[in-house]
Amino acid sequence: MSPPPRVRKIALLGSRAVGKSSLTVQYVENHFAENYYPTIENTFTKITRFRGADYATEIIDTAGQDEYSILHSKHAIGIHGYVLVYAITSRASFEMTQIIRDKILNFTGLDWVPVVLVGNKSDLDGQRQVSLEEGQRMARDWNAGFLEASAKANHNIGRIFESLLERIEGANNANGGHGGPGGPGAAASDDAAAGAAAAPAAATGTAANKGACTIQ
Ligand SMILES: Nc1nc2c(ncn2[C@@H]2O[C@H](COP(=O)(O)OP(=O)(O)OP(=O)(O)O)[C@@H](O)[C@H]2O)c(=O)[nH]1
Repeated sequence: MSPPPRVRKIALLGSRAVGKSSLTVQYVENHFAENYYPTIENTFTKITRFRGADYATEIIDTAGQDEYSILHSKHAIGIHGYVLVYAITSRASFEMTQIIRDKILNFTGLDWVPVVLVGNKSDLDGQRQVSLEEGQRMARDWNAGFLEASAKANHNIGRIFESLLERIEGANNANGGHGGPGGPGAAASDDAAAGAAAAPAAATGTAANKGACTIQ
């Protein structure tokens, strides 16, 4: 009998209207909508096959953040990895990803968490306010993955989640498969219920030193 899929919880965070819902819906349901409906919060689940194993990726599509938003504990505790999204057409949204990452690190008390930085709306190259190199540089500084993507053009969507799983599992392996996702007082990983290895509590050492992985 094949083992149950490992549960991996992923949160998408970023400014309003950068395309968090569109990326999620394109990944889970394979379609794109031009209409904009601000999200309160939605959770999606998709079984992702990665390196020969099935992962039940639980994807939390969060409400748009601004500098005054307080990071909700449920977006820090029990989360295995983050997709931080900006739109290449908005410098303010790019700067917001730095603020959000700082909030995650402050909240969890960790100095590294698995992150993929995503510059969405790559189809709008003519309206670009953030260069590819700036995105790459910031991801390198964070030891994070980086992609430019387009939910509209269905460009690089699967790779976002694969790249994040790679980082989550890399950190988990370096940690000997022990510990749960980060955060002070974090509950034991619900992976246990799924009968799977848990993800890292704090990937401060070798796991963090994987270098930014850029997929264009
Ligand atoms: N051109 C283009 N438009 C996009 C893309 N992704 C999203 N959009 C549009 O941008 C708008 C906002 O998209 P959403 O997916 O709702 O953005 P969000 O980040 O979830 O927004 P909040 O819920 O407010 O946080 C919508 O009108 C989308 O159709 C993209 O890759 N290219």
